[in-house]
Amino acid sequence: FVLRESSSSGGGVTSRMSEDSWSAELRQASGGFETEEARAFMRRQAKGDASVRATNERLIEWLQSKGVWLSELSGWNEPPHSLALATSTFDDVEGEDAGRGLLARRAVVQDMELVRMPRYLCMTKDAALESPTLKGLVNVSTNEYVAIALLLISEAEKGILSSFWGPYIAVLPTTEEISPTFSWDESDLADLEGSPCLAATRSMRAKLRAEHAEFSHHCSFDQWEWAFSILFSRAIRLTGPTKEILALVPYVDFINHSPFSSSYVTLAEAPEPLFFWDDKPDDEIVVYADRSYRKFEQVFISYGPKSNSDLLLLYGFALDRNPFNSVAVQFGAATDDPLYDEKLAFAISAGRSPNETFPIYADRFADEMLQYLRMSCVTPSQLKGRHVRDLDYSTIVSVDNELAVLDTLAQACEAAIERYPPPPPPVPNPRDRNIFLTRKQRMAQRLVASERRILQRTIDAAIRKSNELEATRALAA
Ligand SMILES: C[S@@+](CC[C@H](N)C(=O)[O-])C[C@H]1O[C@@H](n2cnc3c(N)ncnc32)[C@H](O)[C@@H]1O
Repeated sequence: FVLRESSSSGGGVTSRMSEDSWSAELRQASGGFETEEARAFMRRQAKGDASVRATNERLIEWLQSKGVWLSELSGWNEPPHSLALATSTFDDVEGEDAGRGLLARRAVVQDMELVRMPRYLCMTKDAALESPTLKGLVNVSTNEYVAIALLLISEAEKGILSSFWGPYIAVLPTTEEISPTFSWDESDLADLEGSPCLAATRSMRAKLRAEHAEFSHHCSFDQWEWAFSILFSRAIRLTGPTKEILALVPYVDFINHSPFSSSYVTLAEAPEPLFFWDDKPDDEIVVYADRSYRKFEQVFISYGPKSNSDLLLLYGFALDRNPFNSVAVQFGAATDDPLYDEKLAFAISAGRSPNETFPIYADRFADEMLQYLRMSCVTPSQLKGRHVRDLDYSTIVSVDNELAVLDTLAQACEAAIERYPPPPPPVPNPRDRNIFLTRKQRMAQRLVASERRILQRTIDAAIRKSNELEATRALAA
């Protein structure tokens, strides 16, 4: 049962950012804009300032007209609102543009409520079910993503003045701005060669095409792809005490991702009315700060413990520092192993298949992977007359078995590294990367470099561990 592999894989982000109305103050706080692309972005920003500011302001006015308190002034029983919408933000490592973001308008303390939004302002499946435009197209059994995608497309078609969500839809990015890998063309995808992200991208694209076929009379593939780019990159799964809903939550969805953040979004469910003739109050979406934030600091939430591959596939960015980064490596069974049938039966009884994929992390071996490999590498002599199913694989079976496990792991990682083309020559001055490479190229290079690092670290750790085991055995002999 020799194993072979076939082979998924963000960085912390603090921010440098600008906000139209306080750009000078922020520029000073942020230490300037370092990259050429960031400078070019600022020039474009300056040109587009008036229109960008107008769309932001329309959104804020719309939210305020619906009772969402976003004013920098105190109101009746309301403190000044703590967040402000920034037109452009940058991640801290290479100054990559991260689009709009939310900043602390004033110092924020841990656990403070940052935003509170009534549910009826969100785009949800319930809203799609109530939409007269979608009658006959969306019903209770429609998938939640599909229902919201159709709602988004139909509302975008109505235009900013006619749609209830017009001011919100007007600030949503284009597919190209989000740039998830499933929207890349073949020449861009070439930069993902060797990465499991490529197979995930192709599979996602095929799924999107197949699902669009059913709705091709209602929208073009471009509209469909845009709606799903929006949903995958900003829909939030809201969990309350009794329900769970997927929603596009205006304003809250301007919060950018940091894998180090633990700010949280909750669904505060409204109590049932006391009398049946009373109106039912609306549920609310509330965001709380995970820590204190300084004035003008960007506020983050975590989109989940996502690998760079998942981030690039769904959100269009990868991070240099990402504690949740991993590379999926597949281990397969050798059919000429004398214990093949027994191992296969045991693997199936444990809910596994003969070809299993496990995430490889930079700093640890996943327990499930070790258990699977111990079982897969066990030999008749290590079984000492027992059956494959009789052994406990949660601990070391024997030194020989553990050495085989580490060797298999190292070989699988080496094979995965060989599948990447040789790394591109380094740009002489890293500041020039933004001039010579497109954003997609830079993101693909980030992804591949981060995956290679993980695989190489795993090989080094496996060799180190093998040497330790050999040394302990020699001492004991
Ligand atoms: C939920 S939206 C956040 C608001 C978004 N920046 C905007 O302008 O609408 C998610 C998108 O923001 C960007 N983003 C979020 N966090 C990021 C990060 N740490 N680095 C780079 N881009 C990020 C990506 O384009 C992602 O698809």
